[in-house]
Amino acid sequence: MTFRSCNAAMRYRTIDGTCNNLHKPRDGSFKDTLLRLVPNAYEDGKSLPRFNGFDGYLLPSAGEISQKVLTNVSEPALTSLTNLHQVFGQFLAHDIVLTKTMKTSSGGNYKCCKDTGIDETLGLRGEPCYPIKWPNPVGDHGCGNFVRTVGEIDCKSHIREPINFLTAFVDGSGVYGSTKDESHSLRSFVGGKLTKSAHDLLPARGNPHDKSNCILFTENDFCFDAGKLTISAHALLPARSNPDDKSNCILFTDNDFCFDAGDKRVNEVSGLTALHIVFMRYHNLIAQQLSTMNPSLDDEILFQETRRIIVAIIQKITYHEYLPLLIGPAAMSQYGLTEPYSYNPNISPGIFSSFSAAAFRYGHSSVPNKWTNGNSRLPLGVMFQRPYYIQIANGTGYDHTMKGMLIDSSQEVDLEFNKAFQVDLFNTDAFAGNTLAAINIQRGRDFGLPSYNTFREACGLPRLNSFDNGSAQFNRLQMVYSHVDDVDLYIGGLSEDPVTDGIVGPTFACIIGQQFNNLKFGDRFWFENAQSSGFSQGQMNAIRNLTFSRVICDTAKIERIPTFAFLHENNSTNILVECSDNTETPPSMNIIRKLEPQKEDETMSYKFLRATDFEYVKLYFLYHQCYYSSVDVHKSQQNKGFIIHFLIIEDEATSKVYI
Ligand code: HEM
Ligand SMILES: [Ca+2]
Repeated sequence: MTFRSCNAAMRYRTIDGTCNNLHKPRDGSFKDTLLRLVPNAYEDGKSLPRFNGFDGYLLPSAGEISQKVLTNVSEPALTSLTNLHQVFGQFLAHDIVLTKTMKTSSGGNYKCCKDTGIDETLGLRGEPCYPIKWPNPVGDHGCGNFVRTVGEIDCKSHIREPINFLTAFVDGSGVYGSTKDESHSLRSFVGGKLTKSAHDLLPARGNPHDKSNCILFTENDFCFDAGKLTISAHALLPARSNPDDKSNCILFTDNDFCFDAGDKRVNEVSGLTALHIVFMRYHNLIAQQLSTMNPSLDDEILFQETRRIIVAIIQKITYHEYLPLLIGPAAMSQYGLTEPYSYNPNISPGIFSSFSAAAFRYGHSSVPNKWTNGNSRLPLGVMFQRPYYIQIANGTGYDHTMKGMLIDSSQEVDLEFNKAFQVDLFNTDAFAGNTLAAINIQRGRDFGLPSYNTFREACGLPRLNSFDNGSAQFNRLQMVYSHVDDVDLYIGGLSEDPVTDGIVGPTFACIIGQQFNNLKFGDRFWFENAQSSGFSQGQMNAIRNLTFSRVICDTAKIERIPTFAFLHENNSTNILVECSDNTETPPSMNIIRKLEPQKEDETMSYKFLRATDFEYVKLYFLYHQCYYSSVDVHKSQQNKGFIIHFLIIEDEATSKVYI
């Protein structure tokens, strides 16, 4: 076997995030494990979900908490943040974290509630099933299907950690994918652009297998479709390569189709889909300008240079526009997010399990129940997972969705959820006889998250010793919890009053603040790292000056927009600006003008191997100095639905193996 080392001089970040950290090349990459901010609270300290409360009684079921403590709203309130703020949060979440649930040995879905009823203790017996009990049955038998997350078991400590199926870095995974195959399936391989439908041509047929009256010459050409979604002004994302794949996507008519993007949750809600389209279109716009300016550049260089600019723009919007409104200026400064960038190779850029299963799910409480789309206000339960609402009227559904997100408001982060999440979607495939909030609580226990008070303490906040010590919302929790130390992080976090000029409470602000600190200072390719990003000071300033509003103006048919798109307009600090009123057209020219792309010697100077092979398994155990029969362990873990995977990179010079 020959493996090659990471190339320190690499000009572009790898698509799967490996080799960002040269000493720990797997850190933050596709299939890295989640990290702990505080040690786990698994029932056995290793892998079984948190199950028993402080006083030895069972914790209240997630279903009971949802039914007794949470309320639902059907009519959204007006707040200062536009709905775009929470949707960008979802887009960002889908850039940095995706965990998956376990599958049966034949790759099917577990049906945990079966015919007879509920057995909550399955999870405690190490089974993939960990169903949710509903005291006032809403679905059949008062049981909600819930399957545990795919985890990696450390062979020495035997501790289980969930696996992240995206790169943790803020690097546009939702636009470009987190593997080479995904990324290739999204590219046009012409002029550095993404997606065939984004050309100045007609879109591809929704069903790529339909070759009627059309003959293809190469693997790259495709049959046009007309009369449905028309030309580039309405360029949308490509259809899934397998038209029969309807996961997380519901079709209405013969003409609509499920979109594909770097993150497969793209069809979850039309606002999210629209943001995928924004960045796909902006990519193509910049690639076009870059190619006009540098006609000799080939597709690969045009693609990588453009990707680098788009990632920089996403990082800028995240840290300069989105995060300050989420965690407030004090937490921005407390967690170092306003500090000038300098790379710290000792920071692990992975995602915290408390961030994935609790803190960043704050967004579920801020999703409104009704969404403006043209002249209609669509209930979330109706438009959920339906790309139809983007595709209608020749793709102008996209423009209406974008405008709607500027009209509607993000909802407050509290114990109140929209009616769709609490009621309407209860028996859909996605919710499987649960509310989304109940799933989140159960997921926290599945991840072995310690209780809310442990996180308060870790964040330097006083523990709450009684239900009367916290907010009015916290007081309500005694309806279900028998001890204050039992409170789940998700519920405790939501019950807090928001920080000044932010929308989450101090505990979520702490977890989110530390997470985004790691994602900035642990990212060698951060856009302000002049050494690795290759941007000049002028380009960096141009990126810092670019607003999300400008990006939206350039990618949607929209006339007027607030200067800062995450806030409703006002007459002083956030005036409405005309999209046509820009000093330069298009303004991204500032960013690319000074770019002098060079040819990359070797973009893929590393090797990724998946260990289905005995050799790699042996190597893994050798590296970790584990002495038991590796192959048996590998097989038995697989039977339980776990996946052990390996990224093996051997430094040629030192023969050191990184896993
Ligand atoms: C219509 C809007 C949304 C829907 C339907 C939705 C639905 C879901 C579902 C079904 C899950 C998986 C739950 C599980 O099995 O554990 C999930 C996970 C998650 N959601 Fe949402 N969500 C929405 C909006 C948001 C927003 C606005 C945010 C953040 C601002 C967000 C952040 C997350 C995070 C961080 C996860 C965990 C991801 C992972 O680690 O795998 N979601 N969401
Ligand atoms: Ca990423």
